Amino acid sequence: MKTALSIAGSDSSGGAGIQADIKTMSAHGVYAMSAITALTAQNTTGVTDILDSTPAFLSAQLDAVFTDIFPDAVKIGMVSSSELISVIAQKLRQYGAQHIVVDPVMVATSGSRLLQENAVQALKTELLPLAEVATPNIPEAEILAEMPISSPEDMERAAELISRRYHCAVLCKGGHDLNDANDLLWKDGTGHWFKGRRINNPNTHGTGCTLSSAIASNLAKGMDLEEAVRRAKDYISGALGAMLDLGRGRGPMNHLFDLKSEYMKEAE
Ligand SMILES: Nc1ncnc2c1ncn2[C@@H]1O[C@H](COP(=O)(O)OP(=O)(O)OP(=O)(O)O)[C@@H](O)[C@H]1O
Ligand SMILES: Cc1ncc(CO)c(N)n1
Repeated sequence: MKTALSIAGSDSSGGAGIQADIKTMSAHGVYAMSAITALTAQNTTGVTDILDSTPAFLSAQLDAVFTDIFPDAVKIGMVSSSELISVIAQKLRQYGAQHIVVDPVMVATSGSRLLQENAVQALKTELLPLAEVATPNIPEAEILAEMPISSPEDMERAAELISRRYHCAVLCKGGHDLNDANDLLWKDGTGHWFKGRRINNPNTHGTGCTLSSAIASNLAKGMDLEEAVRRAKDYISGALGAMLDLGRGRGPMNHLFDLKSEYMKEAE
């Protein structure tokens, strides 16, 4: 069985972070592991509290995973401080981790800040160069590229700039565009658009976490990056299209939209 590791924060409401990652990897038939960077007290309406892991405890989690079940791919999500970013970068280099997907999580869908302002530099210089692909949404790409984005051409310019500066492929996500859900992959000096049909579902909590975990799962299975992204977008469309409606705010997606096992029969 292929294996994947999520290095991310816990979302108590189960829609984003570690919980979304484990659901996504499991739905892809990939064995999921975790190294938790922070606990968040969170629901569909927002984040009320955050408790960071200590650098030493994050380091211990990464040692425990890498010295036993080596992951075929690694997804990195919420990491709030530069100290924790440095621990991750050092451990991934030490163990020679493969197929690293960096989701540069900065702000939750609900608007809460998840990355300290002074940690942006560490994210850029320590994590992005380790990434096979980084997956910023438009506001995150604006911060990483240090330029405003208001058109598809701007997305191309920003993705190219981030890719060139930090030596990684860049998937700039268009979920924040009100018209489309088109994402741009910039890799080896050229861009490729992945057209998405916008699904009229306000319950988009955890879309970014889910997409990056789906890409990591597909890379773990041996797909090339383009195929991994194309299939991950299909997965997001299926999970959003299932129209789950939980909670009072922006609810989570349904990761079980395509599972037809015996155990699922009475789940409704
Ligand atoms: N309403 C939608 N219909 C179809 N696809 C969508 C929709 N919203 C987002 N997506 C897709 O979901 C993926 C995640 O994009 P998005 O821009 O929402 O990420 P994000 O802002 O990082 O997510 P998060 O809300 O978890 O922080 C992208 O592939 C995007 O195109
Ligand atoms: C723990 C966590 N990671 C990432 C996000 C981004 O959606 C979130 N809301 N919570």
